[in-house]
Amino acid sequence: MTNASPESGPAAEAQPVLSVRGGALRVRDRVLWSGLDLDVRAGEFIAVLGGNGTGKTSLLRAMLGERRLDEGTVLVDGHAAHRGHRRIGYIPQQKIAAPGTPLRGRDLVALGVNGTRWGPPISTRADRQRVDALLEAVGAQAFADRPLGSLSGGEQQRLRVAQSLADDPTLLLCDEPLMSLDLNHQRAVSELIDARRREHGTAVVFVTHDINPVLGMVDRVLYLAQGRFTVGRPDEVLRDDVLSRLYGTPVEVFRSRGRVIVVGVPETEHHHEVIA
Ligand SMILES: Nc1ncnc2c1ncn2[C@@H]1O[C@H](COP(=O)(O)OP(=O)(O)OP(=O)(O)O)[C@@H](O)[C@H]1O
Repeated sequence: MTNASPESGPAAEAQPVLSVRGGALRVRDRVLWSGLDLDVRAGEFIAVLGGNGTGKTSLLRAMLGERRLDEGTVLVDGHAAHRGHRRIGYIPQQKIAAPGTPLRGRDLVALGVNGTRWGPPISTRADRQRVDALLEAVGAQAFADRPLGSLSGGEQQRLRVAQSLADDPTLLLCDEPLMSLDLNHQRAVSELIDARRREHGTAVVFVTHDINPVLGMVDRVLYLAQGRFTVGRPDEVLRDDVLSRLYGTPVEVFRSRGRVIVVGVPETEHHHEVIA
């Protein structure tokens, strides 16, 4: 484990929005990661990278208070992570609504806006305007009044992004939010998330298999592999020597036309960001 980026400077003085100390998670007898220290400050954009099963979603679930760490603590806004935190926006890993789901896209976003996630929403004119603004931001007006179950995976994903931003989150947890999106919408959604953190200081933790669509936005990378991790700026982490040490085998990192390509990741890691 390494921490390539020492936390210093003025931003380091403010209380982090999210703080993990000594975090460890095990599944059966396998250590997903241990000794994890991570502070995420207002407006920071952290990408979480790693192969299938390295514990990325489990880490988000710990931040949501849905899963207990085996060791260590997770604080959100200075308090122990707990379920139902109003100021956490969450984009879950792709979940396609069942074909018969009658809820409309607009209703899904409205649930985020008026905060009544349970029970019938009472919508005001301001709420409706906010829903319209969010639908416009993700380019979803054209299908907002259709039942969710009739929408494509990418259309549903854009609505989930809109919903996650609705409640003015201080922390946005994104689990592969670009999955199923074509390139135009990958760009639109990642720019929307980036704008959110720049304009409102929302801290972003963004799980992804492919760093490239967000490479220019990311402040730091948390890279999970082989029960270990490394944290640092993309140029500090996405390097031959750092990733070879992390994987315990020679790994090469190439840069081509602004994209990063990682080659040599062990088969067992099932990586997708590798374009070889
Ligand atoms: N509730 C659970 N019970 C048992 N095993 C679990 C549970 N949740 C997760 N796991 C296991 O923990 C490991 C980490 O899962 P997790 O979903 O966090 O990985 P991930 O890095 O998000 O993977 P992917 O990239 O495939 O989404 C996996 O091997 C998974 O099967």
